[in-house]
Amino acid sequence: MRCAHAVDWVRAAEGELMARLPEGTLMQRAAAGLAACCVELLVGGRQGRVRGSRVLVLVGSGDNGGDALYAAARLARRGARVRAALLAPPERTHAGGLAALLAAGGRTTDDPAEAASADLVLDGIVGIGGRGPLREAALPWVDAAQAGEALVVAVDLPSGVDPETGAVPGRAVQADVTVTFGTHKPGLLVDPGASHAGVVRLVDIGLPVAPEAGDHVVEALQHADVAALLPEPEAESDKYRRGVVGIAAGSARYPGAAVLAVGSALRGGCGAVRYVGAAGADVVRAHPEALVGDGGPADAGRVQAWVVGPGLSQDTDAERAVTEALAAEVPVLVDADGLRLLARRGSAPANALLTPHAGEAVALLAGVGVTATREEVEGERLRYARMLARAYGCTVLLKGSTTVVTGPEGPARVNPTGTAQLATAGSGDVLAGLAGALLAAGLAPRDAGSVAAYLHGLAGRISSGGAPTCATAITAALPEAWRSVIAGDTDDGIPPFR
Ligand SMILES: NC(=O)C1=CN([C@@H]2O[C@H](COP(=O)(O)OP(=O)(O)OC[C@H]3O[C@@H](n4cnc5c(N)ncnc54)[C@H](OP(=O)(O)O)[C@@H]3O)[C@@H](O)[C@H]2O)[C@@H](O)CC1
Ligand SMILES: [K+]
Repeated sequence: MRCAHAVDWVRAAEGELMARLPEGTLMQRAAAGLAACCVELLVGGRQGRVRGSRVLVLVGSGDNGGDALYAAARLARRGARVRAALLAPPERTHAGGLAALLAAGGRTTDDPAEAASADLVLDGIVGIGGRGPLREAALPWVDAAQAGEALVVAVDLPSGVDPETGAVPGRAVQADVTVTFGTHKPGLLVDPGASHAGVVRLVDIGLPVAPEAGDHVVEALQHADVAALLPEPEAESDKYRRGVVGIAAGSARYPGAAVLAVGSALRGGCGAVRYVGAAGADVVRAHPEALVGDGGPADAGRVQAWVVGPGLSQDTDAERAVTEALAAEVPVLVDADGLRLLARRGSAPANALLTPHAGEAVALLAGVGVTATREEVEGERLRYARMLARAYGCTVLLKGSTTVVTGPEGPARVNPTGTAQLATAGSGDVLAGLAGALLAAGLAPRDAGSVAAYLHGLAGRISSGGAPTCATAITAALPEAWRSVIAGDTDDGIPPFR
């Protein structure tokens, strides 16, 4: 599991550690890890070596600049031609770092053309002390670096990305690689910040960051975590013991949503799928395994979890389906039209899992008296997902370029397997059916939501392979995604947090 900690926690943990170590130890650990990563990139890059390669360091006013300067000094000692652009007044530039660089043969520069011709640019403008967008002084340098061929390496965080939220309020560095220290920062794991970070490398500087300690605020599952959560049939299992999921979805106008949700639920690890709604004939034609009823959830017989909402429309039958599913006293996943109806109530049972996209989140927020735009929700997903979870008193899975799953308390989970190819019609219905099956199989709402998002993302990648995909193909790829997780196939192929 990859974990991210809040900035205050990082500062406190660093403070405690620094009190026990000789002065400057942590910065030297950070700089050594950063330099090692740069060496690897330069050796693997167009120069093929460190000696003679051109390195430009962008240096801000704090310790982030200090890290960058000390790392650059190490590269200069190995023969790199290093130039440093000091963006802060001399009295606010890290004195020790600058002295080390100059002693190692580096020089300062005022010429942004250095950024255009560099092989590697180190962004030491600002780290966890950063607030707001890049400032004026940095822009010509960053513009030149991004237009040139250089690999851009962000120190701790891409400057301009909010460390806590991943918000990008204006201009920010677009990094190829981010080398972060001690622990991930939330802003590296959540879009839009995650999209600016490139590949994230973590350098251990000795902070006590074990997930078991529970000090982190954000976590991202990996294959092994998901494998440990997947339901497995036992020798004594029968279809009822494995769990039955009820699906109340689809309408005369949108029968396809029902077909898709049932299709993914059938591949989601429970024992049986019951369908109720107006699309029974379509469902049974596509999936003869489904148990189809023509009443509402209250008439359906026993299930261990409900999925209500995909393609349901918002008429009186839909309202009845939502009311009955919510009253069933089993975990209930509410999606799509179900969310619009739920917004009118302004609350949900504690064992509910709400799966809005940003637009539906806006409607849910309005239901509890909060005005926000879609862009605001997408700009600060962690904050709004948490706000919804607290207001409705249940678990929320906020879909998007980084899907976030969170309850009212505890760390938020962010999904690392997403791909833009998942933004296709019916994809949300597939996710809902899959998560519902996992709920019925006994996973808690947070686990069901995050495991479903993980498998759904992998299936999207498998079915796409870079080409456009569709909801039916994503469903068909679910078994392969599942197998790759239990086989422990490496997840290195997943660009971190994309
Ligand atoms: N703590 C530790 O033990 C360790 C820390 N380590 C490293 O230190 C980093 C944190 O260092 P830090 O605390 O000095 O803050 P840092 O991010 O360099 O910002 C400095 C100043 O920048 C300014 N500023 C704000 N926003 C801005 C913007 N958008 N654009 C431009 N400038 C902006 C603002 O000052 P202002 O100008 O607003 O007065 C702010 O005070 C951390 O990320 C890691 O790299 C590692 O070495 C391991 C040990
Ligand atoms: K930085």
